[in-house]
Amino acid sequence: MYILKTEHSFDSAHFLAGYAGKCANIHGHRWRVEIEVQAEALVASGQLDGMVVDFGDLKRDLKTAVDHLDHALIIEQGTMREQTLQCIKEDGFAVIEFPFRPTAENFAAHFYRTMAGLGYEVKRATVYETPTNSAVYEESGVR
Ligand SMILES: Nc1nc2c(c(=O)[nH]1)N=C([C@H](O)[C@H](O)COP(=O)(O)OP(=O)(O)OP(=O)(O)O)CN2
Ligand SMILES: [Zn+2]
Repeated sequence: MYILKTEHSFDSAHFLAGYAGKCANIHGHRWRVEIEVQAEALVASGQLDGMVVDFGDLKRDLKTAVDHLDHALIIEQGTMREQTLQCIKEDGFAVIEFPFRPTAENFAAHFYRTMAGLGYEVKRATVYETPTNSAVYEESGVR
């Protein structure tokens, strides 16, 4: 089995609605996203001879998946009053809403599925919320 890994980071703000502690307040992280893709065999001819996929393509696609989250306020849908949200947006701030709580675990699953949806055979997605805290998402079984 061959496994390739690449990573990309984004800097954004979030909060955990309903969390009893400091993370309920708006705060920022540099999220580091690692994606691992796998293959049993390498491509055997042409441009991709000897590769699983081209690192250039993998890096580009992960960057696209990650970059639109950079320098934004990421919130879980329904956790901020409509009026507040409207004011923040009218004042020109970038707000991105997700149907899930913006935890490292949920982001790991989000990036796994995003990259799998692009056709990659994803082995694992890892999201670091801090340099020492990370969450991994994998799916078991044959794809
Ligand atoms: N399992 C998870 N637990 C927590 C998550 C998460 O995504 N998954 N997220 C948070 C908060 O986002 C919080 O920002 C993390 O805070 P903390 O662990 O306290 O990290 P710090 O580096 O800020 O800790 P210090 O002790 O202040 O250095 C909470 N839990
Ligand atoms: Zn946080």
